[in-house]
Amino acid sequence: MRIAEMYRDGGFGLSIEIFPPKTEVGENNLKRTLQRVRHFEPKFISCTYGAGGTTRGKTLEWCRTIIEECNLPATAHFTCVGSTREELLQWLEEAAEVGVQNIMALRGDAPQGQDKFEAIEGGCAYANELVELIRANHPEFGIGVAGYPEKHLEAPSLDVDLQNLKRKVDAGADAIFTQLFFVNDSFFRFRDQARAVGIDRPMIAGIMPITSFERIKKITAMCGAIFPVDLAKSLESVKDDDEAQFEIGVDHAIKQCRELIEAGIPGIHFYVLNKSQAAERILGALDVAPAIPAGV
Ligand SMILES: NC(=O)C1=CN([C@@H]2O[C@H](COP(=O)(O)OP(=O)(O)OC[C@H]3O[C@@H](n4cnc5c(N)ncnc54)[C@H](O)[C@@H]3O)[C@@H](O)[C@H]2O)C=CC1
Ligand SMILES: Nc1nc(=O)c2c([nH]1)NC[C@@H]1CN(c3ccc(C(=O)N[C@@H](CCC(=O)O)C(=O)O)cc3)CN21
Repeated sequence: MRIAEMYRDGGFGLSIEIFPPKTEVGENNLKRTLQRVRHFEPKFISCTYGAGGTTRGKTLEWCRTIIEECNLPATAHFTCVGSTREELLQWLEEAAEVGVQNIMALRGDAPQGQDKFEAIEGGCAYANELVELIRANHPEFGIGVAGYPEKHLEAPSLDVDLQNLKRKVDAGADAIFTQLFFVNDSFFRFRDQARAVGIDRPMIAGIMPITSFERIKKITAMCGAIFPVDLAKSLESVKDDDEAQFEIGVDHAIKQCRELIEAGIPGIHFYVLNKSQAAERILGALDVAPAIPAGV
């Protein structure tokens, strides 16, 4: 199923994001995680491509696993980093052969060790160009793009960033998946501002459960997400207790998701980052996905 159809019925769509692990232990963990989360019957599972500026991983191989072993639609993340248009087109051919139906079209982070993203000669400089390239050559793909409720780190203002989001929508994006955020008001405000400038695609909330304070500090620094002071304080107060941090994170995510669902948003995209425990607890409290059968 393509992204455009997934959110058409006005219901609620759950989706899940993983990244390609770098070690065999990581791969085995991810396989186990996939065998669990597939029971949540998400609309799709997506796999990142060079997330956080790392070299690109085995995105399409994991998409194949999602399709064949989970029986679910796969969405491949795809960035402009380091590829010419010709190479991008070749990769899209491969994605189609694997059976990928949807692409998350991103510019990508600057490679590690480089502080700024730079387009290569013959490549794409911004995600809107990548969306155009996909639309012109592969009209059959569904396309998701990123939105930034708290502004993209490099954008001079939220207004400018919104205009750039509009370019991606005008180029043919089907839905917007937001950067992770911890403050729902950021999402609601952004959604309203987007609508006011004519952005009419479904806006899916990107949620990352906090499982450890140290890790989330690193990730929020990379994403620029606002961290509520109260939440930081309560995590800080249990900084030597991993279990307590996990509980606080799960609790916050449940409250956040409940409010979003009650507001009638079209979907939640979970950055589960290859672990299922937090997502299981959160979804178990929300009544938007089937439970994982005993014995899995
Ligand atoms: N799940 C994932 O893999 C996610 C990755 N990201 C990362 O976030 C970063 C940004 O990616 P995208 O949002 O796809 O990039 P983008 O190209 O939409 O935006 C990147 C920056 O350039 C500006 N910009 C965009 N189009 C422009 C244009 N035509 N002219 C001038 N300025 C323009 C934007 O305001 C923004 O500051 C990447 O680092 C991406 O990998 C973000 C969210 C999720
Ligand atoms: N700017 C940006 N880039 C992204 O890639 C990205 C976002 N934002 N926002 C949402 C998600 C979060 N993503 C993430 C976040 C962390 C890891 C991660 O921790 N990965 C590995 C390797 C990290 C490394 O090599 O340093 C890990 O084992 O921890 C992966 C994807 C991908 N997405």
